[in-house]
Amino acid sequence: LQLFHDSRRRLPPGPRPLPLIGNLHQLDRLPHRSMARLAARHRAPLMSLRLGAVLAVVASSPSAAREALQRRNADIAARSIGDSMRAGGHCDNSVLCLPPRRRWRALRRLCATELFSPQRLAATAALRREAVSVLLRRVSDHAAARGAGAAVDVGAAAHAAALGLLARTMFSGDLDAAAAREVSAIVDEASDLFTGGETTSHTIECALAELLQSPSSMRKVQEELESVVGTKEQIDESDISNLPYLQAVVKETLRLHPPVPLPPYEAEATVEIQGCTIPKGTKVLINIWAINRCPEAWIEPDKFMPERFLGREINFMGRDFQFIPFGTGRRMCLGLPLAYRMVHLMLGSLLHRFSWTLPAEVVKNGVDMRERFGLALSLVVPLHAIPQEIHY
Ligand code: HEM
Repeated sequence: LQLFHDSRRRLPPGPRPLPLIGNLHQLDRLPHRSMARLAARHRAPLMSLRLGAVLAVVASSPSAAREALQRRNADIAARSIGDSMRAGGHCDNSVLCLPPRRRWRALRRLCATELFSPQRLAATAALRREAVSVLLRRVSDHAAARGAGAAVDVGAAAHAAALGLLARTMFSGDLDAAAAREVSAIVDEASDLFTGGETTSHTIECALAELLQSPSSMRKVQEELESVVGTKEQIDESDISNLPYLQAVVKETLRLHPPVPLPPYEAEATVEIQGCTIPKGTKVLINIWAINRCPEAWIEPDKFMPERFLGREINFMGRDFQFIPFGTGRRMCLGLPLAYRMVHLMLGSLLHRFSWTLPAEVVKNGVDMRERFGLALSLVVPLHAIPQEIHY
């Protein structure tokens, strides 16, 4: 009955759904990639899908995202949250889950002024510096203890450091072991604010993996670091603005591997987008992964080329709809000012202090650059790379 009802509405085009399961059989465990494939096959930048009984609409082009997130943002700014996430009871206090009303606005304002304002971030810069030096020491100890040629699990090392950076920024200090365990348990249950740690470590892992397969980019970024940072062991937040190539590497990594590839929204009213009807209650997915690789917007969209960002005014603020790794509109990433600092600090310092190589067996097969999402963000095959300390 539902499918019959759908056929009488002007829903966006899409693959034909089966009774009961809808289009679920056409999605694999990397749904952003399978949805991009389906959208291309059906020439549907705005595409309807049935996820079982749930109607979803996926926006996969810059223009569809612009219309949804700019023109219709007020009507689709609610989050589509699964029952599994609600079960923990954290949603009533989560900026990520709350509908766009008073409580959500109050919490966003509180975070923006008390945690992520330029003044607050400047006040906690020294604490983040300490957390980065802990990361560098750990990698250095690993290399010394295991001998030349011992590979580090880059994502795991970066994740531990990112949690340290977040804890220091938010609680002005490190977490003791018991508190860290408690926070981890809450994260697993609630996927709250601290997924900020995973998004950051995923970005570091993907950046290093891309650079290890692009020797000329690796050389350029390390030469830039040497000339700007010199003999200092790690980079400071004040160095970031003088490192345009490092910034381009981070942008290109986030273009190709956005850690939040499919932010879920829900239509709170029936709206028209690109001449199609999006009924109230529809799950609206913005396929950031597909948008950032749009062939009309980017030359050789699947290729890692940091140079494409040099001398261009494209930033993370979500004004250019072909590049929205932090989303855009009223639900845009709240942690952007902190994430920006964390990613550049950690990646820049790891590249400045160590030269990196891939283990022989990985060189032979190449790095699998597919991204896994879900409880743990990382590459499907986690990146292991061999660090060697650089002595200036
Ligand atoms: C590289 C790092 C990060 C990336 C690429 C990223 C990206 C995103 C994206 C795409 C969204 C959804 C935006 C939308 O729906 O339009 C989001 C939401 C959010 N992010 Fe981030 N994020 C990162 C790091 C962080 C960090 C470090 C924090 C906090 C410590 C954070 C806190 C949040 C919150 C609270 C939301 C929900 C906002 C809302 O629904 O109102 N993020 N992020």
